[in-house]
Formats: sequence, C-alpha cells, structure tokens
Amino acid sequence: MKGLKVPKKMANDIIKMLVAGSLLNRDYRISRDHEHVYIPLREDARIPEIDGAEIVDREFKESKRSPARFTDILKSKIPEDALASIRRSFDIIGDTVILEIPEELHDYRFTIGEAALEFTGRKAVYMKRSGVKGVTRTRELELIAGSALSETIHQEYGSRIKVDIKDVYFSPRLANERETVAAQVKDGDVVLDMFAGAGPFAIAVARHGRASRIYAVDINPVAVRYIEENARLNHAEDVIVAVEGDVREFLRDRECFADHIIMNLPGSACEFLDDAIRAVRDGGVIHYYEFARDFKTPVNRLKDAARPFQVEVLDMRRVKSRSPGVWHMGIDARIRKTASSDPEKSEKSI
Ligand SMILES: C[S@@+](CC[C@H](N)C(=O)[O-])C[C@H]1O[C@@H](n2cnc3c(N)ncnc32)[C@H](O)[C@@H]1O
Repeated sequence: MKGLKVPKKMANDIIKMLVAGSLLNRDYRISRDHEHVYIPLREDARIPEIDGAEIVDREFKESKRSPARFTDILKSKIPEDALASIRRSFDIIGDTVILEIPEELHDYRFTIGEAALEFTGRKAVYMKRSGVKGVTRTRELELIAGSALSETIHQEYGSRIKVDIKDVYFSPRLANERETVAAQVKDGDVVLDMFAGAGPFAIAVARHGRASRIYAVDINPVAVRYIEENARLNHAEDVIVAVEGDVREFLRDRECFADHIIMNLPGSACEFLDDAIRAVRDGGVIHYYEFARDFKTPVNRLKDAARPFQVEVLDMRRVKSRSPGVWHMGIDARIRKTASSDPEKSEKSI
C-alpha cells in the first residue's frame, strides 16, 4: 500500500503535517528501521514534494488501536454479501461524516450510520441523498446517526473552515490542492477566487501570508457569511474581501487586476474563462478546473479562450476521481498578454 518514507529526524514534523491534512491512513501502523520512518497514507493522498521524503509501496500492519475496521464493526449486523458493496471511503468534515451508501443497502442505513459513528468518533453521520446540484453545488443529506448537527469547523493544514454542510459546498478531498495553489502565490499578489464557497482556498492563500488582497466571490449568500466568519476565525479579515453575487457582475468593470485566479467550478468554469482572461494581469496565473478524461481538453479550452494571448501551462493535476475514467482536473496556466512578457517558455507536455 501507499506510504511515505522519511528520515527519522524529520518524521515528527511530517506526521503532524499529514495529520493536519487528513492524509494519514489510520487503519495501519507507522513502522521504523534504523534510519527511516514509514508512514501509511490514504490512497487518494497527494503529497507535496518534501526534500528527503519518498513515496513507497509497502506492507503496513493493521492498527490495533482502531476500534475495528469499518466493515468489521458491521460484520455481525448486516448480511455478509451486502458488506462487499459498501464503499468504505467517506468524507469527514469537522464533527460530521458523509457516506455514500448504495441503493440496495438503504434499508441498513441506520445500522451503517451507527457503525460509522463508532468508527470515526464524530458527532453526526449523513447519507448522500443526491449528487451536488444547482448553482450552489450543494446536495441533499439525510441524518442517519448521531445528533442533527450540520454546522461544523473543519481543520486542514493550519486552516479552520466553518461551514454548514447542508447549505454550502465543501470537499475535504481538495486540501492538498488548496496547498498547491496557495504555495504559488508571491509577495504582494492580488488573488481572485471566483467560486469561493466557504472560502477554503482563500483561507489557505491567506495562511501562506504573501497575498496583498484576496477577493472571494460566491453567489450563495450563506457561503459568503461563512467566508466572512472564516476570515475572522483565521485572522485574515484584513486581506480577504468577501463578495456576494454573480462573479460576472463583480468582473464587469474590472480588468487586468489579479495575479492569480482560482476557478474551482469544474462543471461550468469553462463558461467563465473569457471573464477570467480579461481579469488576469499580464503574466498572471489562472488555476482552472474541469471534469475531463485527459489533460488536452481543458488545456485546449484555456488556449482557445485566451487567444490571441499566450498560454504557458505550468502544471496539470488529476485532483480527484469523479467517475470511472473522468477526473477533476486542475491546470495552472500563465497568461502572457504582451510579447515582452514572454520569457523562454517551458510548457509541460500534455
Ligand atoms: C464547487 S463549489 C467550490 C467552492 C470552493 N471553491 C471550495 O473549494 O470549497 C462552487 C461554488 O461556486 C459558487 N457559484 C456558482 N456559480 C457562481 C457564479 N456565477 N458566481 C459566483 N459564485 C458562483 C457556488 O455557490 C459554489 O459555492
């Protein structure tokens, strides 16, 4: 399974960082040899480059500390053949857990919910009742165990994100992505998060401490209330400007002002590319997201929208899986608006 091999003297700091980013696989035990510590990772964990550390494929012993693996708790409670179809991957957001339960197991949902409550030690377990939908990208959730709490504070890296999981989109699986984007912001940069939700990208950028101003826009008024609250919670109210409304309206009279533009609305960000290209400064970077099977499709879409400007692709990432063969893709692309700003380019090959 996937693990991280790190020199002993770095292990403590790295483990803290992995715990903060929810990247550690707690079902397995950390192991050691004379010089190295081996840390089990979640399969979907994306680890930033760390000098001296190396991703490895390795056997880890199961953790005896965990009450039992999730399915072990359920073994005596639901039929053995039904167990196989339970997806054990679930999202933990602060004190809440969100589970996806296959239709044929819906009759067992309360039993499964109680097992998830015991397994995770959180306060509320919800089952997905729909996919994310509508302009706010929220989903229907049914409480299946614990108390009816839906507002919670989620911690990732050093950020604290308060959110009501019923009213505002939030995915803990984007924690690494937010770090990757935030790390690219330079001293004095102006950042625009076009689809900010409760503000997790904006908070990550603020925590890195280099942006001079971060505009966090969202059309969902509840989300904007949380951006304001999260700015205060993370001592970033001087740098984050929360804006309620359609980002197209916000950009109507603004041009060439942002050094970084974050476009995390993967189903329809393409419809906003013209606005983003106008808003980005010469040499600024667009962090563009799209559901796609390959990198070519989003890269070509960016290039088409940017014409006649030059697009220099800095990085491309499969951020997370959406469905078999389809990925939430992330592209970082520098936009060159004048010939003089076109240095020797090192475009990534697609
Ligand atoms: C996929 S969520 C991303 C939220 C956030 N970036 C995150 O990572 O948690 C997209 C967000 O875009 C907002 N949104 C959708 N259309 C919008 C528009 N035209 N202008 C501003 N925000 C919009 C939704 O309300 C939603 O909060």
